[in-house]
Amino acid sequence: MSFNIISVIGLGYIGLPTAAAFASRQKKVVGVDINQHAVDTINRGAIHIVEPDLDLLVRQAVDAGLLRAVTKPEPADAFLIAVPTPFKGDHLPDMKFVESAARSLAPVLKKGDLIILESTSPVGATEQMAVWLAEARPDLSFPQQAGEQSDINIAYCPERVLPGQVMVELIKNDRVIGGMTSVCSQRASDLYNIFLEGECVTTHSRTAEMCKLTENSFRDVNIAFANELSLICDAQGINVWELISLANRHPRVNILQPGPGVGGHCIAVDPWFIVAQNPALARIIRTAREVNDSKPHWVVDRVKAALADCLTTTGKRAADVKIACFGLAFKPNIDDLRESPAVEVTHLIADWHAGKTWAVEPNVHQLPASLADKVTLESLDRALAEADLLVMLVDHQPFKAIPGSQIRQSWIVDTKGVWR
Ligand SMILES: NC(=O)c1ccc[n+]([C@@H]2O[C@H](COP(=O)([O-])OP(=O)(O)OC[C@H]3O[C@@H](n4cnc5c(N)ncnc54)[C@H](O)[C@@H]3O)[C@@H](O)[C@H]2O)c1
Ligand SMILES: CC(=O)N[C@@H]1[C@@H](OP(=O)(O)OP(=O)(O)OC[C@H]2O[C@@H](n3ccc(=O)[nH]c3=O)[C@H](O)[C@@H]2O)O[C@H](CO)[C@@H](O)[C@@H]1O
Repeated sequence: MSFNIISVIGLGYIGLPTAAAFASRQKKVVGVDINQHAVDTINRGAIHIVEPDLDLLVRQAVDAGLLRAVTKPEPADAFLIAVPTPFKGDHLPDMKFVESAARSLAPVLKKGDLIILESTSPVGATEQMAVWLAEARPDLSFPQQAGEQSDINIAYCPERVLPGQVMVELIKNDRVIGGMTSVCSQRASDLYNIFLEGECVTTHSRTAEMCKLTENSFRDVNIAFANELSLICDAQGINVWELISLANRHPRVNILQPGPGVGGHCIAVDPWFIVAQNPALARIIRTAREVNDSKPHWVVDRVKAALADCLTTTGKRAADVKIACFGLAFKPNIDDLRESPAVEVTHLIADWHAGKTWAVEPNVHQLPASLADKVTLESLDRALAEADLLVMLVDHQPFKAIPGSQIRQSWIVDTKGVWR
């Protein structure tokens, strides 16, 4: 059975590129989002998020009549769900967006339809989603009861694209296809093969759910190792950047880079889903989260020590000292400030520092509300010319390009080894 209409539910950083990728292969796509602003923007052929090359694809798809956005699900042959899966108190996964998306599409389901959950989810979420759908549509059969011969096919297919390179990785990456049955996996593979150049690798939905969580936990644990090393090296008077580059000369060692902490809405969130389901077993994964989450506070302690030294040496009052924080984004060369450790560090500094706190962030034109009343957005040149203490938080390209001769400050806290 072919896919004449494909519906993508949730048109954010994952859903909109996916919808555009299907439309770029001449498929009719109906995008669904509860955010009226997102729907209106997309229907104008524009985008409400920042991702290279996405604007052009969306404009072409809308102009060609292949992509249309709506606020309520309509009948389709395949549905992909890409709604948020944040955590709530105690780091427990919050599946309310997936539940409401599943319940909202249930009334338009018909025999033969395929449903794919793409949202990063705890193990068992796909089976739970099938239960919600079966409750809403007792007239249809689902894989749990009907096995291979079910009316509706369901699969979990996680997304692993890197923000900033989504349009390339979406097409080129291999894809894990976790069907609830082998028929579900086959249908889901057929769907992705409409645009995929990478390979579809099939498994069960529970393994696919765990695979996504494992990938991001692996990265979190490895970054935590680098962050822990940076603390140890600081105590031992060793340059951690030199140490890592030396250790990485070993053919089987590949240490990641330390920084001010781990941000974004994936690596800092997803490992908690494993911890929540396996609290006694997931000891390294939990500790890695704790190490990475504690790093911003350690950075602020370094800034406090540098300020104390600056005051003693110069005889200035704290109120007269300007601290410039370089970078706010959660990683280099993007404008995304969500869950950013650089924002957290800047926030913590501004909260205790009696003098001025400046932020230099070439990728944004406005400070987030949490910083607006205590921090000023300053130009790179002014910060370099007038600040007393520099805090390097994000290794954006323009910061790496600053010649050493332009840095006259004696007090520098460099979390990225840019001005080492
Ligand atoms: N952004 C990434 O880099 C990335 C990568 C891999 C996986 N993921 C996962 O993909 C999922 C989506 O992430 P995102 O970054 O695209 O989120 P997002 O916040 O950018 O977009 C989600 C969209 O879903 C919409 N939405 C919420 N509830 C809805 C409902 N019931 N019906 C229709 N629309 C609804 C929201 O309005 C929003 O526009 C999450 O589980 C995330 O962990 C994200
Ligand atoms: C396994 C993996 O690769 N998953 C990717 C990840 O995308 P991401 O953009 O969130 O990932 P990163 O680039 O790793 O950044 C995260 C944070 O870690 C800091 N960092 C990084 C490297 C380092 O050496 N030292 C650091 O300190 C960095 O500054 C930032 O704060 O999750 C997406 C959603 O699930 C995936 O789709 C995507 O494949």
